[in-house]
Amino acid sequence: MNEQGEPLPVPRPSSEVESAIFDAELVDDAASVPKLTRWQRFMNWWQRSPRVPTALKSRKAAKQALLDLLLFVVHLPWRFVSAAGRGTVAAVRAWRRWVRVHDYRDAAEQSEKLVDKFIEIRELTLFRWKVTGTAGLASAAVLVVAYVLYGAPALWAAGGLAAASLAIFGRRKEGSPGRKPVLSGPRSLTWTMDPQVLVEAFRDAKLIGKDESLRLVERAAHDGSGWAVTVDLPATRKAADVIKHREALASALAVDELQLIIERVRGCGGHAGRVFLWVADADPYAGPPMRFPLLDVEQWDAWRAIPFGRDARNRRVDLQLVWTSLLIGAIPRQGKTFSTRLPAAGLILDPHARLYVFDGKGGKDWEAAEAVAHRFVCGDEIEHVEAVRDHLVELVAEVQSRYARMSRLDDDICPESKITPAISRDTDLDMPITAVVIDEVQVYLENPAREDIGGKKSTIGAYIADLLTYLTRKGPAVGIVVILATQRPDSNTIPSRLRAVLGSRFALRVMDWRDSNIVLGEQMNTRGFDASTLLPSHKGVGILRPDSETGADTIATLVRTFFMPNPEWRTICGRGRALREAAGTLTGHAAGDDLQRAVDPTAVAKALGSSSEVLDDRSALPEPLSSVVDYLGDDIDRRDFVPTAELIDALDSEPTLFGRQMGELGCQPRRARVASEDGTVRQVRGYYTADLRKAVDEAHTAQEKEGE
Ligand SMILES: Nc1ncnc2c1ncn2[C@@H]1O[C@H](COP(=O)(O)OP(=O)(O)OP(=O)(O)O)[C@@H](O)[C@H]1O
Repeated sequence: MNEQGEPLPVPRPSSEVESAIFDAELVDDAASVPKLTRWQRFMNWWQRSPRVPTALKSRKAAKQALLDLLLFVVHLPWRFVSAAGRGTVAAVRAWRRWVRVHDYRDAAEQSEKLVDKFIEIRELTLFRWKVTGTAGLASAAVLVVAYVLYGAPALWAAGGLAAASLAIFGRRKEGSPGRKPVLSGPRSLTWTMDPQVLVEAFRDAKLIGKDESLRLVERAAHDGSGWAVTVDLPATRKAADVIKHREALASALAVDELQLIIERVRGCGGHAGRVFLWVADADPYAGPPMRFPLLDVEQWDAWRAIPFGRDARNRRVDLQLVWTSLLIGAIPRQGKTFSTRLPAAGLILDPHARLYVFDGKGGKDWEAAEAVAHRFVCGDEIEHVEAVRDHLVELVAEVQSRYARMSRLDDDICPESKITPAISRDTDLDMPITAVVIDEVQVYLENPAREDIGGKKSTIGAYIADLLTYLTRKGPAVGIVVILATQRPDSNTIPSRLRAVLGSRFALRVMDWRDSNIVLGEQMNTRGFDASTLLPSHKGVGILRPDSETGADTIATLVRTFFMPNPEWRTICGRGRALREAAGTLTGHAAGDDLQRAVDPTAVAKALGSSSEVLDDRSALPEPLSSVVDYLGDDIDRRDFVPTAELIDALDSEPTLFGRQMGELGCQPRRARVASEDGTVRQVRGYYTADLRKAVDEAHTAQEKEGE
């Protein structure tokens, strides 16, 4: 209800999370595509047809052609003389080979029959000399007769004819030594008219072999603000490899790689070798910033995917937050704070959502959120870091309490010991969707102040990392959403145990591919997603890797985020406060109540995993052991054996590298018999947990020795 007591307008349903299924994409609100007039269609054809000479396509090209012609005419005498010279040399060489019966002589030499054939060769040589002499005499006679009949012009004409013939003989040929380097001319977009050009581009990019070809599923057609085509690769070639080598294909097609979108066509209309290509007419990420759609709605539902941006094809990309968590990484001034505020805005517009907002930067960017946040900290002083720690401790206790309370709920209300929309909105149950939004999280994670946690020495930063890891791992099932933004996405700042559990990732421009992989996940650069290749001018453009748990079936998408400057952000926060006041859900800091709930610190320390000795001080463990230990949690004591495939999958690691690094830490994979789900027993490679525990002990002993 709004202030006038009228019901609030129900927001329009957003598009479903968009999939990469070309045939099944659902775009409900993409900007309408203008219909092309007959003239525009003709001009499109004219511009792209390989049959229309380039010089007739634009004034600039015509001018260039005229200039080229002028240069050609100026250079012609010299080119003619040098070509005739080359022709003379080539003609003399050819005549010499012929008169000496070179090929016959070589063949006889190779078959070691030169002596037998000597007489034959000699006779042939003599004959050819005679032919040469006769031809020479005949030519001289013809010249004399022509001179007698027509005078000097006849000699000039004969000389000219001979020179022209020699020049043609001596002209440079494609592929011959001394081939002239020429610009290849405009390749871009001619493939829309001539599919052979597309095939050649695939060959040039080494995506198909020399003798292979493509099968056009659909002819190139103008789609939105670009050209689209769907092709089938030759058998055994994979669409995933084309995505991986997007840059090479973009180069072969002479377009910027940001303009080339490649997707696998999946589902029933697709297969592993079917590729959808879309080439934007112009830079798809240029143009004026895009308005955030939630500015036009009064209220939002935190359970629904939140509008985040648009992809190159102008399709809206939404972000599902419940059940997942989000890591945003970028170098400064690329739009990190702006993009973090977008999911936060969706949650602010849900009066039932609770927000913990911590800003390590301490500027004005998050100030407005103070009006709605249940807990709010802004700054990087030690008291701010301690406040963040205390609020996170409170939230860890809250997660434990939610699990306990949920286990006591009826099956009708809570069928799966997981939060449901109804539970999250029931004020009596007090389990709202709760988001922890931390901007510049590295400020808190890197704080070196020493701290005694459950009898163990650690730093406050490492403790915050543990708290966040717990919240990210255990929180989603009870409605906790963690959103972290950092300008230092290196492995020292965001410990891998925390990164491993952050489901969704968004990387704006970063310094190099390593940082990109740290945000997006290992090996993502080799799969064609590298945020260091983004342009500095493309503010707010990044690679979104959605959580596979939320049903997204793309690996990653290049997204241009919506733009929400400070005044509009303030409007959203003001609207969120009004909604909470109306619903009676304004709590904590926003309601003037900063009183911390009493929390049992030992219960929290226990929750963080101190019950398992091996988990103590795991931040000090080297990688990938630290991530393995973190992934296994208490299972390291409960299980005997963990298959390598399971670890590789869970930690998103590269198998060879993982095996080598584990080997260096003293953990060699061994074979064991494991029962699979269907009851069959298989022999698989993996690690005995006893070996893992031993490696942990050894790592700790080594560190203690180093400390001494
Ligand atoms: N989606 C967008 N579209 C257009 N411009 C944007 C977008 N997002 C951000 N910008 C521009 O980029 C600038 C930097 O954004 P922002 O403050 O979010 O960067 P940041 O990465 O948080 O920087 P810092 O690390 O210094 O805090 C903003 O001032 C804004 O003008």
